[in-house]
Amino acid sequence: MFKKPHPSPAPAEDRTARVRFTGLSAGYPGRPVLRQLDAEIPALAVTALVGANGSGKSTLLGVLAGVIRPTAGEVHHTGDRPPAFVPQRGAVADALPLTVRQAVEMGRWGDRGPWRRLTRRDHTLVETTLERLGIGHLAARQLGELSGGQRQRALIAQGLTQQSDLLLLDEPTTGLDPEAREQIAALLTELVADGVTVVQATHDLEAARSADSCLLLRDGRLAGRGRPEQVITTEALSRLWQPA
Ligand SMILES: Nc1ncnc2c1ncn2[C@@H]1O[C@H](COP(=O)(O)OP(=O)(O)OP(=O)(O)O)[C@@H](O)[C@H]1O
Repeated sequence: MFKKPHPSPAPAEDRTARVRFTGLSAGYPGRPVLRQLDAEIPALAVTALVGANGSGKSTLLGVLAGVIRPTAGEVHHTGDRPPAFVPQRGAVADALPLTVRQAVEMGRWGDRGPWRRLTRRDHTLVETTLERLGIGHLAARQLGELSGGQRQRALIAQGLTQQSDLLLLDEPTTGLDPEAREQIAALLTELVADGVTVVQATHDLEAARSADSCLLLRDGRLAGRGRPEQVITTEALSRLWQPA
């Protein structure tokens, strides 16, 4: 199912930006988190957001997804579709009485409006996506009965059926075994080859090393940006994981 990774055509930094932000600050009431970030998300690449717990990775994803409003600065998107946001697996209640197919169908709701009545094309897209992610045989199972890796694929499938050119993933490989992590990494490379820009928040250094580009966050500030081999150094990592 997973194709071999395609070689990247150009360094991520040389590609057009899918999102550019300048002077970006954001947070929660009474809790500033992101402070004055200037960076860009290269189009048609996988970008990893790397940082310790609480450094602001999910908050930045929330801003990119448009669900958290910046308190200062600018965020400029070049795409014309709203981003697809796939939350952390733990944020999706295990007890939700949803089948895998129903969960993936929810990805079409944004396009179908308040009645959420899916068309024949929507159903075809849902089935194709379930097969693409190798979970077609699990379609009738309850989401809560799946393994971590299977549930993660169902959530990614829900993101993909939104048919956005920007896919935002919060910790897609956390808690998965090495084989499942590798499959997710291969899938992300495949999506980029299909025209999708991917951003993933991650603690998984292997995932970060296999990305095209990294943004390192430390206590809400940008601590590094560039190709993984340039920015994920032992020194940078020890600084990232030191308390600010
Ligand atoms: N809804 C919220 N209300 C108030 N504070 C929040 C909220 N969500 C997150 N925070 C705080 O914002 C800071 C940054 O959190 P965020 O989730 O962005 O970090 P993170 O880098 O994604 O962490 P992790 O790796 O643990 O997921 C943390 O101090 C967190 O406690």
